[in-house]
Amino acid sequence: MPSPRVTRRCPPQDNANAVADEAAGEHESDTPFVRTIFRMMMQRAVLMAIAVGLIHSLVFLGLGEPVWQATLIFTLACLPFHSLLSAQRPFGVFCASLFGFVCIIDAAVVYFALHFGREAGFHFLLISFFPFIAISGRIGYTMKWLLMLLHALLLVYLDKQISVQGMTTLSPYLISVLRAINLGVLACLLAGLVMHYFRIATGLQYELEQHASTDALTGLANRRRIQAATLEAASDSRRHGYPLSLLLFDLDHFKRINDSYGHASGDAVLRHIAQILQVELRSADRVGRWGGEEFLLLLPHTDLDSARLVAERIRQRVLNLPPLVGGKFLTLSATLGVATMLPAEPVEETLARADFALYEGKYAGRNRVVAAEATAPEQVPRH
Ligand SMILES: Nc1nc2c(ncn2[C@@H]2O[C@H](COP(=O)(O)OP(=O)(O)OP(=O)(O)O)[C@@H](O)[C@H]2O)c(=O)[nH]1
Repeated sequence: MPSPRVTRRCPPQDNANAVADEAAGEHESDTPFVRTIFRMMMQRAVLMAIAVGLIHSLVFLGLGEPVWQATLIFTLACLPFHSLLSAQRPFGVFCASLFGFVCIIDAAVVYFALHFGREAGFHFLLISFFPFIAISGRIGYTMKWLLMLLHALLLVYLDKQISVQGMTTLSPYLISVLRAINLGVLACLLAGLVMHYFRIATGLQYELEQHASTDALTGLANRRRIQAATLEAASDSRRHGYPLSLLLFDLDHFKRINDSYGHASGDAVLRHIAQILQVELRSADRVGRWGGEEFLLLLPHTDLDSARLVAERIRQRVLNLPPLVGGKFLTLSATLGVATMLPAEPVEETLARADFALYEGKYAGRNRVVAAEATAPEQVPRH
């Protein structure tokens, strides 16, 4: 039986602290979040390498350059890495594949740079490695700088040491066309990588936020989210001048269900209740798990009389829709406290009044709806 919880509401700062704690870990460069992004980016890099390989192969074919076959071989060699660099692969497989992929790309760049000469600008494609090295989570800063230095040295070496014309018979004009293509490809690669990075990062952030604000058992909003929704609904109600009612729902004698049928059956009962609550509410209403066997419902545009009717309908549904537990139908009942926000009343006080009404319902024998008085309840000591 719930005690009158006017005195035991969680202060809103609790949530702020929890968010701050979660965020603290994200300053590290090696988090599961960073690793997932890196793996997804590597898969995109493989697709980009294949696309660039195909473009070059077609260009070489068009120019009558026999290296189009070698280009196609490099491109085909990249294909297996799309699967090998997936997020599901073990770390060892991922690292070995990453090494193999980088070697193939480096070898391809060096081969084409030597073949077509410095003016064709193939060595500039090495620049696309730098963002990947920078966003990798697993390798430390020293290793990152080392890898970037190695690629920078390779880039400078190719730019300074290889012959201007290379071994190709293409005219200087066609070589300048190749250079323009390579610079264009490099610009598109870098822009594509940045866009993809932000798309992945925002998608993952959204998933994390959803995860952090959903009750894992029932799939409803968790206490944190319904608390935030309550504040939002209260401010909307005040701004637009419509009534807002709060319903606190508490299953009766839930402990007995756990004790008699086990915790798993108790969980099934809670999921059953969550379904009933979702079905009973309109699309503008919100429901969340307030804790244990207690749920908070927000009813905008609903005055006290209408809210009482909704609560009564829910109470009867719970009574008339017994869940099947352990091979038999289990009759449940619930007590609901209802309160409508008063003009200029902080919503926390409305909640406290609904809580007190719920307490009165429990005290009066359960399985009933109690509408709150329009005055703040006295602070009643906990039992
Ligand atoms: N199965 C299950 N049980 C839970 C969960 N959360 C809380 N409980 C249990 O819910 C029970 C709540 O017990 P009480 O607060 O005494 O409430 P009650 O038995 O419903 O009694 P009244 O509310 O007074 O009718 C406790 O036994 C908790 O362990 C959960 O997620 N799953």
